[in-house]
Amino acid sequence: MNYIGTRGFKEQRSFAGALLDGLAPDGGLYVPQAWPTPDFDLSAASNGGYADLTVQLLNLFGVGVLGDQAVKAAAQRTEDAFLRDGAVPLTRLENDLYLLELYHGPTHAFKDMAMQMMAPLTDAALAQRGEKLTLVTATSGDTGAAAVRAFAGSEHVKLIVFHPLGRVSPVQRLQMTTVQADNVLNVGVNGDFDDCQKIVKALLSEPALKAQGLISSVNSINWGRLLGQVPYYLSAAAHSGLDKPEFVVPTGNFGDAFAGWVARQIGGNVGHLHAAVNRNDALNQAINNGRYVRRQAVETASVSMDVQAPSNFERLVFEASGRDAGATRDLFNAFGQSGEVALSGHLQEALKSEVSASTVSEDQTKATIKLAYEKYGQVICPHTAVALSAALTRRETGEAKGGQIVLSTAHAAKFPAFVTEALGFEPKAPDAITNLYGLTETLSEMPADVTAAVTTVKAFIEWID
Ligand SMILES: N[C@@H](CCOP(=O)(O)O)C(=O)O
Repeated sequence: MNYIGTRGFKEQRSFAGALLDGLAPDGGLYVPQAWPTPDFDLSAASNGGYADLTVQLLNLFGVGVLGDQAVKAAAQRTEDAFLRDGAVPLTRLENDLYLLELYHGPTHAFKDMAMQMMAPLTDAALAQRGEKLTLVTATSGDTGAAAVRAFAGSEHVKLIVFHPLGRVSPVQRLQMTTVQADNVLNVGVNGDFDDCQKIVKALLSEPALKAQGLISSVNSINWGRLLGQVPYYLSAAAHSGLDKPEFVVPTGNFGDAFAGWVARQIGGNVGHLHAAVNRNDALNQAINNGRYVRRQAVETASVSMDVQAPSNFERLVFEASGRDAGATRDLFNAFGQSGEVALSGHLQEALKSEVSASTVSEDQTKATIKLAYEKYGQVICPHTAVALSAALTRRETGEAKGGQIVLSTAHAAKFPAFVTEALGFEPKAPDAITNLYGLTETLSEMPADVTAAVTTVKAFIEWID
């Protein structure tokens, strides 16, 4: 199994190559050269332990180039980090409606699931080549925290995390900035998440940094990160007992929803996919109105979804266009330059047949947090509430045809202010969150500017070396 780029990069990369590149050299995203057809029963595999399923899935996607031991260790590390009884906790809310609790990992967000796997896989890829790696990452809160936790102290990796200054929750910021590790640098950027992601993409092809060694990212632009999110769809679908459940996904950079698409594409028991977004709804506008426009992100309670240029939309466009790399390149080059593109009617229809999308307001988000507690006894975070609100609407309107699984992506205690407003009491926080308050923070600041980012990263790499 080798990897090609969505913009026509044809020099195939092995899994290790795609992992260590992050982004294809022409700015495209890596995808498998062809979608694999499992020669084993995915549902049966999913009924075993999570680690076993993950091993089979990783091998299907060519991760075996890193060696059997590395694959097994990575899968086991994810399972050990937070799964209960070998499966992701699935809570039944009512008839055929489930919450998939993906937030029981070290930083209490779903990003841990893939990040715990990424760290050992990255180590194995670097050991094979005898190299070191700089990882640059953009975050609207959860990715950065999970990455810092997974890579802090790594001997072979330097990690630089860019977050929009003042636009992540205080707990998310503390999870990043209170980890004291020489190989980690946290940078607050005067801008929004999309500025941070733009900076990261530019850094990956920056000659001054490439001259200093390998540079990659742990955002979902990296195929390895996204692949780590596929097993939980397969596992949840199998454990729910539902036939082709609909998955409703709180959506920011569209990596999670695209992981669901992959699970379905390879024959998993996955039905319809619905992307629920907050007021930053470029994805919904693109799919439903045919115009993909990058606006300045507005601040919402579901901060991790404050994304107006979702990177993985490019993978969906590539697939929906029949893997037309030329069309995908033209569209995203134009979007990169002008921040606005019109989709052809044909492409829009094709996108709609893959994924649907809807926008959820702040009032609906708050009301759904309240409803989840009063009706189901669940204290949920604002991101989960966005998805649950969309799922319930789809039930009411009859758009949802069968069972639904709503992805619950973060612990409510990561967003205490908004949840308290909704419920009238503060969500109970796990010790890992309570213990953050009062710790010393280390954080650099920077304008939303690529040149400033190059200087910052270069200085950090040289300082460590
Ligand atoms: N919601 C994310 C934004 C980055 O998404 P990723 O899946 O590409 O890492 C966050 O919390 O940082």
